[in-house]
Amino acid sequence: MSTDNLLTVSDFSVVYDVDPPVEAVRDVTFTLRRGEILGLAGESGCGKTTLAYGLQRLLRPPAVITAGSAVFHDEGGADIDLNALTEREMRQFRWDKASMVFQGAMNALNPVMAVGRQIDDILSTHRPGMGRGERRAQAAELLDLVGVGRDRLRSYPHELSGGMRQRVMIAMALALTPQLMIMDEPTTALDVLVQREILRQISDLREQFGFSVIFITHDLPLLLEISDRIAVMREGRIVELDTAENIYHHARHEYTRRLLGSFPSLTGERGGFVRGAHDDDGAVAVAGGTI
Ligand SMILES: Nc1ncnc2c1ncn2[C@@H]1O[C@H](COP(=O)(O)OP(=O)(O)OP(=O)(O)O)[C@@H](O)[C@H]1O
Repeated sequence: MSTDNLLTVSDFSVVYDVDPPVEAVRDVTFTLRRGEILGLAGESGCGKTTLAYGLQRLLRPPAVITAGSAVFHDEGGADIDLNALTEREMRQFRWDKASMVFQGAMNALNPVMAVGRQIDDILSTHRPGMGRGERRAQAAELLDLVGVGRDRLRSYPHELSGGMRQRVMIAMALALTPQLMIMDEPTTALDVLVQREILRQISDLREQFGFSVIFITHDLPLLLEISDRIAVMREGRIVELDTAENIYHHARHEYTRRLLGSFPSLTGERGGFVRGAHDDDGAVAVAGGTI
């Protein structure tokens, strides 16, 4: 076991068993490091969501995992083969070790239950030894952490904005201090300012707790900004995986260059990809400003 790696994915393949079959994820191999933010980029339909759901074993028929493995290197030292877990073990694994925040997550909150209760539910289910007072304190702490504030413990989802609701989902995903958070377009439905604030928060929380993130979005400029490394997917395969800096400055794959070129904020007036310089704090300087 390597202490530096959190997840090893090998030759992972998923097929939608329809007619004709769709090979949505093909022979995907990568390692996720402990504490890193790995961006998963690629056009709509390239298989990002299928891969994320496949790793969490959340796929339903007609999706079939046809090959490959995903091994989670637990901080306790054990290697957990995700394909070998029973449904029950997998359910426990999901909140406890690896949680997920997806695009519509904020709409998955129970409309008739105060948000504090919803956090409490996760804690009472997964941490049966925790007393009521301790759970309440923890829920308050979590709402503070994600910038919603403990005074919202008794609020119902409809009393909160979309951004606030999505932060509540992030608080829930954090509740059991997982080692991995998989985020699938977690801020796409939100306006740009709220999106930025939440991303900064995720980044801060990552610093604080040291969890790894697989961050999925088709928004490559955003990934360049927040990711340590970026995997570029195309037609079910990872065609390039490198540091955000190398993806931006020295993309090797023609498809990555084309993808970079398709974002106006990353291109010059003639539409070609303009290579920027890195400034001191590691932000990528591009034509038209720093992103
Ligand atoms: N239930 C399904 N049945 C058949 N094919 C499916 C099903 N769900 C997804 N697919 C196909 O699998 C491929 C991968 O889809 P997936 O949603 O994983 O891509 P994505 O990169 O996450 O796209 P997006 O960014 O639009 O969510 C696509 O070709 C899609 O049409």
